[in-house]
Amino acid sequence: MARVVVVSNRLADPRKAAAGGLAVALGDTLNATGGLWFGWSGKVVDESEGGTPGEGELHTHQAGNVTLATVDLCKEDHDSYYLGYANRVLWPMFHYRLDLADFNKQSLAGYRRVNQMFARKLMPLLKPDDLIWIHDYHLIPLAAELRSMGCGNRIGFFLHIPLPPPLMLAALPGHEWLIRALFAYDVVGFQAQADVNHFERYVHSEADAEMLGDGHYRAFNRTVLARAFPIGIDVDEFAQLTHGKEARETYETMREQYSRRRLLIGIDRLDYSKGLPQRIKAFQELLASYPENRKSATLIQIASPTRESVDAYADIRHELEHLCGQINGDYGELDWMPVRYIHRTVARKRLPGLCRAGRVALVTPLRDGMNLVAKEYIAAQDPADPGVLVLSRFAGAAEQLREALLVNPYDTEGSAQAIQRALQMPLEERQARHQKLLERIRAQDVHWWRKTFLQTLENAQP
Ligand SMILES: O=P(O)(O)OC[C@H]1O[C@H](O[C@H]2O[C@H](CO)[C@@H](O)[C@H](O)[C@H]2O)[C@H](O)[C@@H](O)[C@@H]1O
Ligand SMILES: O=c1ccn([C@@H]2O[C@H](COP(=O)(O)OP(=O)(O)O)[C@@H](O)[C@H]2O)c(=O)[nH]1
Repeated sequence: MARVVVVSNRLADPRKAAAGGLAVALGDTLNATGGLWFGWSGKVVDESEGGTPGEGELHTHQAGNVTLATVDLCKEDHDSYYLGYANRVLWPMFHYRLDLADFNKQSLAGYRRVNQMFARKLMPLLKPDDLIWIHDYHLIPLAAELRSMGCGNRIGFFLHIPLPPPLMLAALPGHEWLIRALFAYDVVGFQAQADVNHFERYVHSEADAEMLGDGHYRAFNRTVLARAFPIGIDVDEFAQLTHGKEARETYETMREQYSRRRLLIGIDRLDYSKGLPQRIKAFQELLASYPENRKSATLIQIASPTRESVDAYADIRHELEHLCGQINGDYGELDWMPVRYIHRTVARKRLPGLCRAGRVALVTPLRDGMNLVAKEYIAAQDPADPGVLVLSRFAGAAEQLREALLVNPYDTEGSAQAIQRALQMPLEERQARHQKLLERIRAQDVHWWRKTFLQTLENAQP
């Protein structure tokens, strides 16, 4: 295979297990092809330290066979590109939250400036046969910028978040420009078939695209292949982590503390897309409608801090903390609290232990590209005595994980009923559902995802 060049906003050293399955999986291919991983260094340079908009120092270093090339961002670029256009405009709009989108010309200008700068820095590092794989909403216009500099390589794009329906997308000022930029790619990958359907309807109605069949669309004088490539996890790696020292410690502590109680778990970034207030309300409804769970069911909710300088994230934190305080105040006893809320990132090595100890996992986003936690929970279970996954029908993962208990997170009573059903589910049914779910996450794991995408890109006509 040709050399692979991965471009993403964040990157990680693929040799470090803490980087997670995705970095390790991309690392395999990068390592095998002597590849390059390009993106933001994570460093923000203040003006007083010489930071200039549209400029950033390039750093390169070797991680085994992989070259990591990163660029610093000045504060103005970070605020307008990452906090501004990416996370105050595209993230809410693509998660169906038009009410939270805060569109302005400055953030769009910063988004374009950083994409242009990335293209300028990346272009001299490219070789003619490189396969270039660009990731996520931060970098949609990058291929168009590269093309304008004469890049003729095959370029693929994978959107990790959902694509909204056409009319919702049309509410974004400049949506035509953004979607036109997708036609600079050869292959565009989405998480779910629902996203592909939205893309097809949008390009048909707004861009007058020709449908060439088999996922090929022609518009703006270019042809693009758009298809769903649902991202998976490294099932064996996660299952292996379950037997590691930290995971075992966590598992044993949890089992000891909850031996006479039933443990429910939630593991999310504290993002408004994850449906955390709705989840707490459903849990409250469970305690109200099924009182046998009082003094027994406990929800450990990890809500790891994220994008804290964006207002909507501060607001969701207040709302969640208010609800957790309320439920604990209303139902808590001297020796039992219904919710244990943890506003910290829990080390990846510990998560499998927590997952395995959880009788029920609540994965109930209002909208989510995929949701890897749902798959990690399945991978961590003991097949002889597995827990039950309660999954939002609005997570990309729901297209694959049909044997989970699917819920509508806006329906508080329906969600409470599903949680009760999960808590009461007989062993045989738990085993049967888990076996099927495990087959599904194994069939389309992260290695399948990476290979399928890259093969499709390699076979695409440049
Ligand atoms: O980089 P951050 O701003 O700190 O955010 C973390 C990542 O969040 C998003 O994750 C998405 O990708 C997952 C894997 O494909 C998917 O399961 C999930 O549903 C998505 O929300 C974001 O898309 C990443 O770029 C961020 O790095
Ligand atoms: O405290 C935490 C919370 C989450 N995660 C990991 O972060 C990823 C979250 O991915 P997901 O697709 O569920 O959602 P995202 O946060 O990317 O929207 C998963 O691998 C989790 O195991 C973690 O390591 N520690």
